[in-house]
Amino acid sequence: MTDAKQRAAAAALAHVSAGTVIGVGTGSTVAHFIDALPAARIAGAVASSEQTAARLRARGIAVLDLNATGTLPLYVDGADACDPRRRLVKGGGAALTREKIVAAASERFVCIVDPSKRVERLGRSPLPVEVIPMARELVARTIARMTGGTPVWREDVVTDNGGWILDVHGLVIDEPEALESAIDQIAGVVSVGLFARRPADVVIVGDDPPWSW
Ligand SMILES: O=C[C@H](O)[C@H](O)[C@H](O)COP(=O)(O)O
Repeated sequence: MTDAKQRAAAAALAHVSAGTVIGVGTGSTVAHFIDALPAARIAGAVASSEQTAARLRARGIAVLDLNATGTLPLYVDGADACDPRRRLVKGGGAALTREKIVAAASERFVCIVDPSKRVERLGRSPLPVEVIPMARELVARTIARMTGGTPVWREDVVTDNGGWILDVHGLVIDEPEALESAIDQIAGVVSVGLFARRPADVVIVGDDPPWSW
């Protein structure tokens, strides 16, 4: 899978303009993108996680505060699953909340994936939900009742925001936009890893050769 991730990451460079400030996501696919990014001569990047910020700095790329940059022309990130309408499940690396913020602040979202991430319908991979710690059980009970899925606490993880993660297993997601809105409404939810109301604008699949839609 490393080669496929590398190919998708390399293809994303074609979307990057020199001198711009871009948003950069989190994960093993994006790590390849960051490694190739110095050649693109960008002015700086907004990071979606501390992990990404450290990798950007190590490659000599300035990490900027989103509050100081305004709207970004481009956001590049990976995904855990992607459907034909470019709706995504994200958060396998627990970075979903900052990813959603940086995606929302960007004009164009280019998603880079290996072929295993393509699905006809979302739900096969567990759906991550970031919660305020004291609300963990309340949110878990509410999601179980609302969806029939099984929330499992990712016990060894604290997010960059001090939140905890529930992974909801066994979902059949027929209406991703509606589910995203419904879970967002639950008291104690910080964010849900469904990117349906703001899907990717382009998905690049790291086949040989890479292709996109
Ligand atoms: O929180 C993590 C992110 O949503 C990642 O973009 C996602 O999990 C995909 O990661 P990877 O490229 O390592 O499969």
